[in-house]
Amino acid sequence: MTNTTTFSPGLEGVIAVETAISLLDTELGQIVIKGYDLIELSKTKGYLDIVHLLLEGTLPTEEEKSNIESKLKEKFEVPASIMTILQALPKETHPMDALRTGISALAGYDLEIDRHTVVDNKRRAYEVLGQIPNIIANSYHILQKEDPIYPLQELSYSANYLYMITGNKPSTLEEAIFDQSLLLYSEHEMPNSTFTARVIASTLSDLYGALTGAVASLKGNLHGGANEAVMHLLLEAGSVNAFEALLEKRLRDKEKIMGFGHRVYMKKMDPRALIMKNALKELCVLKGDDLLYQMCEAGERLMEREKGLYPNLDYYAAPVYWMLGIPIPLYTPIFFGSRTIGLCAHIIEQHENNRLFRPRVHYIGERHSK
Ligand SMILES: CC(=O)SCCNC(=O)CCNC(=O)[C@H](O)C(C)(C)COP(=O)(O)OP(=O)(O)OC[C@H]1O[C@@H](n2cnc3c(N)ncnc32)[C@H](O)[C@@H]1OP(=O)(O)O
Ligand SMILES: O=C([O-])CC(=O)C(=O)O
Repeated sequence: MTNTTTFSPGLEGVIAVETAISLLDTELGQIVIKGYDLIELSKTKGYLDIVHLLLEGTLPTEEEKSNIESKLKEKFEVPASIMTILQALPKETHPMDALRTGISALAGYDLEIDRHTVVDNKRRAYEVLGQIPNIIANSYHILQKEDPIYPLQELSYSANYLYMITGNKPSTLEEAIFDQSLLLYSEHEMPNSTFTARVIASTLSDLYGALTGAVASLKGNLHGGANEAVMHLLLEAGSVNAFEALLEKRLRDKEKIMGFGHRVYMKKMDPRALIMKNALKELCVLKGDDLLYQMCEAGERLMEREKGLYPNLDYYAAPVYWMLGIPIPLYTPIFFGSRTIGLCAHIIEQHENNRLFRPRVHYIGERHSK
């Protein structure tokens, strides 16, 4: 039998699902989430507004937003045995791998794991969202042989998250910028990790399994791992001139430059990157040191000139996280933590209207029998 349908390497341009969650509208430069443009929302709304929008379908009133915050705070604590599992990991474990283990282990505490109704999945989503800052921050501290930092109920969701990572209560500006980064990372249509989660959910496997697979997907440098790689590149260079020279050398060596290019926005700037670029500028002013901003701008100009490529969100999120005092190995886990809400929305939608993913192949191997 010959398969005659079109083959698109990397599934480029292929419509994989019907969704009412989000769409990248590259013509208008919008990231449409439940009818709203995420870029516009990022100017006036916070991460918890997006959580409500994605899980409940509407932007919350102030009261609903405060209820959501209380609900997540109730879930801040993580079962002690999860921390024991994390303590048993070798110290060389990357925090993304620790996160994958932590999320996977949560499955055992869900006594209704085989129930995939919207109500069950929403309950799980809120629980995981409450727990994930604790798992991310403290798996890192545990791997570093540091004492865990326990959540502070008096802080907002985002301020507490940053506090559990750095051990310092953030300033109002730092909290706002961190919250904005969570919002920008929260949902992005059909990246590899979301596709992975939906493929797993389509077998009627559970939300934890789908999230666990998505962590593995998002870890790769072509996806979420790029934000850590960008920061290593900036630190390796250390100055504007050295950064330009480093990028030129890598391009001569036919290497890809992390933080540039995007399957959907390839010839345009990722609109989220611009928001983080502005945030970087604000942080540079606050800290009285604009070296990273100058380096990033120089890199942006060089990549446009040499390759016609533009920054994606990871390019500017990386120096922003650096300026917020976040350890580099946590950049990709934080991306995943923010994306958990988008992933949960997709898993819920998949379970609600499921059809098993099972594509075919274009076989190019030998045939030894007719
Ligand atoms: C928030 C996020 O997860 S965004 C993605 C983060 N990832 C990165 O920043 C990694 C660097 N970027 C890339 O590798 C790519 O741009 C991707 C993976 C994001 C998109 O890749 P694809 O759509 O598969 O495009 P592909 O890799 O085929 O690139 C097309 C062409 O542009 C070039 N190109 C694309 N991105 C880059 C880059 N960052 N540096 C140098 N060249 C690049 C490729 O070499 C290729 O050139 P060629 O046609 O001469 O071979
Ligand atoms: O959309 C993609 O392919 C990758 C990305 O930018 C994201 O997941 O935020």
